[in-house]
Amino acid sequence: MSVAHKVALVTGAAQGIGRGLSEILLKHGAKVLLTDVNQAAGDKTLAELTAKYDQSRVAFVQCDITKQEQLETAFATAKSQLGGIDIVVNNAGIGDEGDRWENTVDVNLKGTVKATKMAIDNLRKDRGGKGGVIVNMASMAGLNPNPCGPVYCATKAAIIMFSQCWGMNPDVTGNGVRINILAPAFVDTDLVKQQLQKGKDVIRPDIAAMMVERVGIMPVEQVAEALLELVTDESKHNAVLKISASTGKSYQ
Ligand SMILES: NC(=O)C1=CN([C@@H]2O[C@H](COP(=O)(O)OP(=O)(O)OC[C@H]3O[C@@H](n4cnc5c(N)ncnc54)[C@H](O)[C@@H]3O)[C@@H](O)[C@H]2O)C=CC1
Ligand SMILES: CCC(=O)/C=C/C=C\C[C@@H](O)/C=C/C=C/C=C\[C@@H](O)CCCC(=O)O
Repeated sequence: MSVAHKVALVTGAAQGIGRGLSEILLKHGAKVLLTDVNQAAGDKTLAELTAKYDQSRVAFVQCDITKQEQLETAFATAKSQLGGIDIVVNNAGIGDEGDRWENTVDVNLKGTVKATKMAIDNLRKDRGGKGGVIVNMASMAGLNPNPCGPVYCATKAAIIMFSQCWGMNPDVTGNGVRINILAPAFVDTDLVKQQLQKGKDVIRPDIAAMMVERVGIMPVEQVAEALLELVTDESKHNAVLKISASTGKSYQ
């Protein structure tokens, strides 16, 4: 499947991995609705991307994935402003541990659940959708436990399980919808540079530093290429694509 002329909705698209995923989709001819809780960052990224790509192919709408009504507005905007929805990338996520661990459950788990369910309802052909593909952002931390982010790891493991359960549902597979999971290790974004490596909201920052040292940090572009593989290869369904600076790309 080519992404050219397809419409993608990306959450957490204002920076980091989400911005990289949005840009590779634009580079390959897709139309992209950028969504993010951060209005200012979203506006800035929109201005930068419209300077590089046809402004009719990219838009931004503020959306906190924990808010059902904001998700509904985002999906409606993709349809009204960009002409439909073919690809949904549930990328938004945070890594609060310690006293703020419930934020991480709200965003990473509950927000991704809300957005996935809405994506399925909008894509499935028996409900007026065109079919399409959903890619949920998990992490290698959802496959391999570590002592630095027990809640974060749990939310990422839950995203994998939740996504694959829906991927087994005939209402999904029988109505033209594919669901895949992306599971990166460390990526060069604020979540790593401004949080993990600064030991903010991390349990045992010393161990986190050793993990980063051992595993390495990859550029956003490497994750974006992996996303393209999950979106364009129509044989990929319920796949978990792992990607790490030290061990490269492999399927779970
Ligand atoms: N950076 C890394 O090493 C890895 C990151 N991931 C995952 O990739 C995703 C993106 O992470 P990064 O780009 O590194 O982080 P980041 O912190 O650089 O960007 C996250 C984006 O999500 C947005 N966001 C946060 N809460 C939101 C909410 N409630 N609703 C909508 N948007 C929200 C932020 O405003 C920000 O623009 C996350 O799900 C993260 O767990 C997975 C594996 C590795
Ligand atoms: C405190 C919250 C938290 O955990 C913050 C995480 C920050 C970065 C994002 C996270 O998703 C990255 C996880 C990376 C895991 C990497 C290592 C191992 O689980 C497997 C490495 C495989 C290999 O040896 O290459």
